[in-house]
Amino acid sequence: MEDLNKDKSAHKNTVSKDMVMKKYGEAPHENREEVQDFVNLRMNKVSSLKLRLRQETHEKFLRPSVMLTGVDQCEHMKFIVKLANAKKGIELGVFTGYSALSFAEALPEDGLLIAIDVSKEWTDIGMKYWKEAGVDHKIQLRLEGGIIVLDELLADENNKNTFDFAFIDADKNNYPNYYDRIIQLLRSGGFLMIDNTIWNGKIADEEQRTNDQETAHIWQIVDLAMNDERVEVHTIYLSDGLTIVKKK
Ligand SMILES: C[S@@+](CC[C@H](N)C(=O)[O-])C[C@H]1O[C@@H](n2cnc3c(N)ncnc32)[C@H](O)[C@@H]1O
Repeated sequence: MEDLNKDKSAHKNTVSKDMVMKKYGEAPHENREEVQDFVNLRMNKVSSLKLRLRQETHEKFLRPSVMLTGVDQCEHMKFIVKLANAKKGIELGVFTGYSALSFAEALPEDGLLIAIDVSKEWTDIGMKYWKEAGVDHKIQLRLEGGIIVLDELLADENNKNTFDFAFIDADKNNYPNYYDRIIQLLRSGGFLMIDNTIWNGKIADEEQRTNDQETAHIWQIVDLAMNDERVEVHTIYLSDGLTIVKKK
């Protein structure tokens, strides 16, 4: 592991990392997959319809799809959206609609999720399940690039400072371009969830942050948030990493 104090590009702490980072007495976790299944299915309430959506997605891609957001992560985000009594959100990156369905479950009957993706083929799968779950009226699907839709929303002053939450899980190279646009759309107290901020561990590798484009762009959005006085930031090592940014 690299020296964390060497990196000048983002917020950092100068105390000894050995003292603060180690978690003592942790048991080895050889049966991690089994435990993950137990947590997902016995310690979260996930409908069989949502599991069918995952199953169909896995079958279509002929293997467990890495694009699908994790079961426990979606339940976590859904829980936060509920805790916040959120009514209006934006999702960038819908794929086959699993996370959008989770958000829609958390929204009230008159809630709205603007769900943005470029693939009709993939979102058609999601649409089928949104309808079956009876939440399709809460989801407005926009089949366009993320920047186009965000700029369109921003062009109407009435949209600024009004959204309760947003979730970014689309093209990684555009992550930094999405950041300020979303912050402008969020209300004070609203929050942005950024997916994949651990990026399979590459985020902690200086060489990857420098030379791998997607890692560099993911790091850039985290860095933007870490140095932004308008927000508070928190990252959790859940699934592939989730950074949550709350607008003050
Ligand atoms: C990781 S998947 C999203 C997974 C989804 N959140 C879920 O829970 O299953 C990323 C999605 O981003 C979409 N995407 C890629 N480039 C995009 C862009 N420029 N604008 C909007 N969506 C884009 C892809 O079509 C893909 O469906």
